[in-house]
Amino acid sequence: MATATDDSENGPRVVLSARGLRKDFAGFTAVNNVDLDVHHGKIHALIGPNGAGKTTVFNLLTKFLAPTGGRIELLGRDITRTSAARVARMGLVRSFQISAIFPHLSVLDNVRVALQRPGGLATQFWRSLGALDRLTPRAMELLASVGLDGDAERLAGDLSYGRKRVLEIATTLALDPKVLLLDEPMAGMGHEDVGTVSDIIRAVARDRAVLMVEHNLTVVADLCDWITVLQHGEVLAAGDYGTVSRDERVKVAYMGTEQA
Ligand SMILES: Nc1ncnc2c1ncn2[C@@H]1O[C@H](COP(=O)(O)OP(=O)(O)OP(=O)(O)O)[C@@H](O)[C@H]1O
Repeated sequence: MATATDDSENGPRVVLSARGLRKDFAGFTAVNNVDLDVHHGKIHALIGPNGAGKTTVFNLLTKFLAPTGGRIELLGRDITRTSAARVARMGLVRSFQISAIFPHLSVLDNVRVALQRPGGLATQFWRSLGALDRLTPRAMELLASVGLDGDAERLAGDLSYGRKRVLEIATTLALDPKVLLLDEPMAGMGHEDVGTVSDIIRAVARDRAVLMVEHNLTVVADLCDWITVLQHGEVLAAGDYGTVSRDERVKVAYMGTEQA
């Protein structure tokens, strides 16, 4: 397999890779022989019809599920049997790990709490909000980077749905992930918020890798450098949007149904 430490002369570095990934649930094979390379500085989409195996692949990569077979490497290290908490500390962060924002805390305090939890899976809560004061400058920097600095003092629960999702991304970025996994980041958003979140994801991907499950093909076409199409748990096609959208098998299996 392409090792994650290689700095290929032909392209950006692979930071997360899977080879022959497989997951059986009580005799049913949900994911079969999946190969995937996620590159630094790139946005990679995982698409496919309902039940294709996207969530299961996410759960395997983040170690929420143990693979039945195959191998996963993060930053050149075999993480096939590594715990979820450890891979999070190594820099593989999934948005929902800390995406449950605290609605009764301010926007600023949500980010300060996240900054206090390296790895995102720490079990301890904060000691006192006062002790978080030293984290304010970094928290404000993060909020500014996603355009939420003007909302810093508002209660998180009072934000619009789209802005709550943006806050979730900011709390995820507080962990300084090397690889960011986003599960349908645009789900339920209006057109205006989709544009904002797309800009944020693009900015975020400049110095890290992003892997996202996304049903909105307009977003995928606009945002993603590489697309892996899953069907029945297997990779049906992979390539840039132009390549996969011209693939007849993809049209039939995915786009034909989704865009009908
Ligand atoms: N814990 C489980 N036990 C048994 N079967 C499961 C389990 N989790 C997922 N599956 C099955 O594995 C297949 C893939 O499911 P998965 O949720 O990964 O698909 P998906 O592509 O994320 O679908 P969706 O777009 O609907 O979220 C489905 O047939 C599903 O029913």
